[in-house]
Amino acid sequence: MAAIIRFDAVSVTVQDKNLLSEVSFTLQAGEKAVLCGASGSGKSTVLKTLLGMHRLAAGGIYFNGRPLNSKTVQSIRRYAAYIGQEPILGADTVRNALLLPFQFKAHRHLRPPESRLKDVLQRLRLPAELLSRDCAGISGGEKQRLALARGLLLEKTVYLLDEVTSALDAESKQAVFEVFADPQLTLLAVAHDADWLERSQTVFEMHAGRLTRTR
Ligand SMILES: Nc1ncnc2c1ncn2[C@@H]1O[C@H](COP(=O)(O)OP(=O)(O)OP(=O)(O)O)[C@@H](O)[C@H]1O
Repeated sequence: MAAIIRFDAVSVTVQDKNLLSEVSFTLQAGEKAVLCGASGSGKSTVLKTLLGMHRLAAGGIYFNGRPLNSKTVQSIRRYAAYIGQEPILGADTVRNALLLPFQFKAHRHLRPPESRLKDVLQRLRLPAELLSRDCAGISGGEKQRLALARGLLLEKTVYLLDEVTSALDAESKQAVFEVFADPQLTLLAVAHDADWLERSQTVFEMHAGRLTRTR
């Protein structure tokens, strides 16, 4: 099977500091991987580099076999959803936040009907009444699940999660795990807790900008 994501000896240097040193790994389509390691070891940098947010000092990143560069980075952004600890919803109400990307030509054909919005919320154990709520009053854990809902509505297939379930209660976390049971979805999740480690086929560990595969 061809790798969907491949890092080949990737190094990233910012202001003379090595953030990543010769990081190599592959992810197959549908693979679920956890990225763990101490604070400051470079986990978020791996995700950001994959999204083209850091210039490579050495090495290469390949998405579906194509090298990522300033011309091709849109291809991974088209398929990948990055969800951080405090996602920005970017609209007044939750409904408008979920529908925001569908205003743009690239996604207009995917614009979901109200019933689909409700279905996705239900999958993530979020109440339908949330749709008319003001984003300003939404909790951190709800925002993370709404960002995930938006990824699902956009039919994204690669999910880069940065400590997304750390703020969630057991039931909400279970809902997230159920979403990622889908064999079509590829996952790279920065996480530390035992639940994630138990559920993941692949575990990478970062130490001072270096990555090793421990499972
Ligand atoms: N743009 C930048 N400029 C300079 N240093 C940076 C930059 N981005 C990250 N760093 C540094 O690189 C190191 C790795 O950061 P990163 O955010 O990837 O760590 P992390 O493993 O995700 O940490 P945490 O678990 O605390 O979120 C840290 O020392 C951080 O301060």
